Amino acid sequence: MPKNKRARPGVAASSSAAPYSLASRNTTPAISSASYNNDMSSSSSSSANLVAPNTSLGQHFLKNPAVVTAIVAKAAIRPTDTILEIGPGTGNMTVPLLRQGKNVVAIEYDNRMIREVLKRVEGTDDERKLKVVQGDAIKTRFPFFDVCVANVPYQISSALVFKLLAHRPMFRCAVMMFQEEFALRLTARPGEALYCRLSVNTQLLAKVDQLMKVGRNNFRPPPKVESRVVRIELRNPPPPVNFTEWDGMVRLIFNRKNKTLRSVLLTKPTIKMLNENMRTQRALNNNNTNGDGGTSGATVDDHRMMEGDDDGEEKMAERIIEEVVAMDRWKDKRASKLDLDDFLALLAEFNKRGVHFA
Ligand SMILES: C[S@@+](CC[C@H](N)C(=O)[O-])C[C@H]1O[C@@H](n2cnc3c(N)ncnc32)[C@H](O)[C@@H]1O
Repeated sequence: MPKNKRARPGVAASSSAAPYSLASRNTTPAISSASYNNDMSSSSSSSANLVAPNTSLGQHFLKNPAVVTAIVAKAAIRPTDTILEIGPGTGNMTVPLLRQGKNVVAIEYDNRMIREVLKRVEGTDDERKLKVVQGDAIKTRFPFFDVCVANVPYQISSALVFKLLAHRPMFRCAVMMFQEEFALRLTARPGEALYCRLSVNTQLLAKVDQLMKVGRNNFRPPPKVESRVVRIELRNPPPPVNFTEWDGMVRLIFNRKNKTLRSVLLTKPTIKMLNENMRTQRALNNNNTNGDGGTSGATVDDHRMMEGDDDGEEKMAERIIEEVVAMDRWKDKRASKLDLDDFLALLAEFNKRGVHFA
């Protein structure tokens, strides 16, 4: 954990301290694992890469200039762009980014890295174009940016993707390096082994393209796993769905993605929870009638009639859930095989009957 938060020219301190969570990790051009024995510092003029890497902070520096050039090219940066870089490290990617865009705001956790990246631009035309923010990228408020480019510490991949998906105003794209398995989860399709909650949530809110594979030996020190670079573009306009509720449903269903919807949703605790949500929604709707529209089966109105009778309410909630999961479209279906349209239709069907997941 960096302790030194003294302000320095070009450095803004932000909230820091970050125990990280989650580390998970097709036809894509590959940058091979050809062995590069020299760091970029030997071909550029910096001694930056000689700083001892702290692998607990995911410090695996890109040492192959061809990979850096390819990533920067894929970002298609315009001279007017403000670029957000997460984890600039010693600046191997920062320097080419500065040459392409109007300016770079870099968020870096480790003060040693901040010193190195600033040293690298000191006295050059790039110096005034670079602003470094010291802090944890997950806890730091992002500035306005057009394009995000990052070779991120893999421990924060998931949190970072969710943060970018929620970021407003919308940015043009994010070009990001991830652990291979994590990158593949982002684009996994129904029926594939890696298809998961992350796939569904990301694909709901963004278009993701696999750009290239990057072998372990392009880094110093080499990580244990292969990597991939992806491009993320937010869907604009965003889908008309309450994301909190969507994620509530998807999280529940993907908890046991190979079980049928019926067996996942008709457990006692789930019925209890959905029944509570129905009550809350009713209170919020100030007892307006007919939920979100009439249906022929059991409805929120029937549920309301059971008010005060806990067992009766739960039985009615169970009946409503039962009716939905017995419909042809979802009968015997499992999360692992459903696509975005199925999930959207499922949520709409529940909402229509007054069932909410948040
Ligand atoms: C994989 S290295 C990439 C360094 C450089 N971009 C490169 O490609 O050579 C990840 C960088 O992110 C920094 N880092 C780690 N956790 C961070 C966090 N939570 N917020 C911001 N930076 C972080 C590390 O100190 C390290 O410099």
